[in-house]
Amino acid sequence: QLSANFYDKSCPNALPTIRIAVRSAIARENRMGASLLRLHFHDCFVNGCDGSVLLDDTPTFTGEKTAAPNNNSLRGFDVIDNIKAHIEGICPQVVSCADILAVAARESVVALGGPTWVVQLGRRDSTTASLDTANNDIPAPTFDLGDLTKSFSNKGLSATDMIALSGAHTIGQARCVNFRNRIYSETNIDTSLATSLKSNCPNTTGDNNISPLDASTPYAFDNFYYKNLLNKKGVLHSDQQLFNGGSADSQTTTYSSNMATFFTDFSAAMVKMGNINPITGSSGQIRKNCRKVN
Ligand code: HEM
Ligand SMILES: [Ca+2]
Ligand SMILES: [Ca+2]
Repeated sequence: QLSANFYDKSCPNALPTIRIAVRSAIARENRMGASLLRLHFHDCFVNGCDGSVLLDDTPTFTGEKTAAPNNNSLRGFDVIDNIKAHIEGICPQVVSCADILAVAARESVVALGGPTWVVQLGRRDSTTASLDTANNDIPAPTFDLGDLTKSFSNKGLSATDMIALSGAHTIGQARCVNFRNRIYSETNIDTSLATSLKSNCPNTTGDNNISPLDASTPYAFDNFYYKNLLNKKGVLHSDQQLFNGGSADSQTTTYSSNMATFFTDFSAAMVKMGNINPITGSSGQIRKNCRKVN
């Protein structure tokens, strides 16, 4: 039901407005592209791509922002607010927050040198959120290959999609708490990477200290994530699962030497992820403010 030209008549400047705002946000802070891409993922995996992740908690409403994978971790909400305010100024209550997330994710990838794809549009915004689903359905960095594959298949995405989408970790940062066990206790990690990560991730403190997921090119959307995995330089336990003697090894090896194939598969998988359970028709709403139900 989604379509690429959904706003062509109702808000022709929506997409250029998002592109310009994303580019200027990344120019202000180079990490922001990664943060915006991740917001769309954490939206789509919880009740579908419906903007649920953007809703603030209130005394009478429980949102998703305090879920374990999101708390002290998701960022970029202010950038989405700014984009939404601009678009409300040109076309009031036409463009959903869920669609803004989908387009901002694409523009972030493109701005950092990655592939482009046609974003399907027409998602509407939820009036609900689910803390429990955010806690249960977003894959954890402690997962092994089987659990990673299952969490994606639960959303209609294949193992191929999972391996390609994980390439998003070619950009962005992770907190010490999410890779401490790996660098202190696991053996399938390059010794020099473990040593260098330990300097900013002590054994018992510094949970929120950050390090790049791709130490080689943290601000370029390229295939270094997979090259790193071949060298046991995955930062998260879950990352290294994609090259650990199992069924993901051959696809990871292909991507490590063939960036075009990675880009093609990543783009296709982003479209599939963006199609997870959208709200369309007259269900849901177009929020005026992405942080709250109208
Ligand atoms: C395969 C399962 C996945 C797991 C277990 C996982 C886990 C994580 C974790 C633990 C972090 C660091 C968060 C923190 O320390 O605060 C992270 C960051 C990130 N993830 Fe994933 N992720 C997965 C898949 C994805 C997918 C599918 C995407 C997007 C398509 C994605 C995009 C990102 C980005 C861009 C960052 C960096 C964000 C920033 O710097 O603000 N991840 N992920
Ligand atoms: Ca959602
Ligand atoms: Ca990179």
